[in-house]
Amino acid sequence: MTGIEELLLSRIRDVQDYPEPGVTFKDITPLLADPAAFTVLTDALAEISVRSGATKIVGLEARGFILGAPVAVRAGLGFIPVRKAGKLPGATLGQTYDLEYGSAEIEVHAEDLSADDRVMVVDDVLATGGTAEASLQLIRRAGARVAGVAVLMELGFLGGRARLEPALEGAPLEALLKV
Ligand SMILES: O=P(O)(O)OC[C@H]1O[C@H](OP(=O)(O)OP(=O)(O)O)[C@H](O)[C@@H]1O
Ligand SMILES: Nc1ncnc2[nH]cnc12
Repeated sequence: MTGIEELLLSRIRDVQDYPEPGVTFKDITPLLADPAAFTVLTDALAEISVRSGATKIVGLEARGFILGAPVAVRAGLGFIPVRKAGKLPGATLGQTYDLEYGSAEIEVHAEDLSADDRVMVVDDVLATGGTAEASLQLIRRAGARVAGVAVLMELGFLGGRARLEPALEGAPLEALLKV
């Protein structure tokens, strides 16, 4: 394990049986509270985004906003919020999906994406892959291309990578940590 991986992993707190029995919740708030670790994380995700040739960063509500916004600024790219249904004021495209716990719908302002855009999706956790898969569907329906998906951590035992694979259509899924 690299020093960066060790630092990031050491700042993630496991919370047992949250939000429901049997789930181990990966809490990133200790990492956000540590400026050195947060900077390392932001720089790593920004480097992945720049290397991919992305023109925009999509962040997935809510933790994907916390990571995606500084990544966009660091990479010199625009930031597009993908929000839970009913939160965006303009004309939206929506997509429903299943979660590790429950189901949900996300939306985007399609007018903020164009055919010239290559979009990097940034989030904290890839679990079942449902949220990321839905975001890729939204990006393509909005007429843009997918540069990839970049997450802090992948929960390997939930099989999100395999679920996401077809929707990636060859674009990379980059996880800084695999747990
Ligand atoms: O791979 P999946 O099974 O789809 O799960 C991963 C998603 O779940 C969490 O978000 P959540 O919907 O809990 O929202 P939050 O960020 O507002 O807590 C996490 O931040 C990812 O977006
Ligand atoms: N186990 C988990 N920990 C943190 N975020 C999640 N999102 C989906 N599953 C999660």
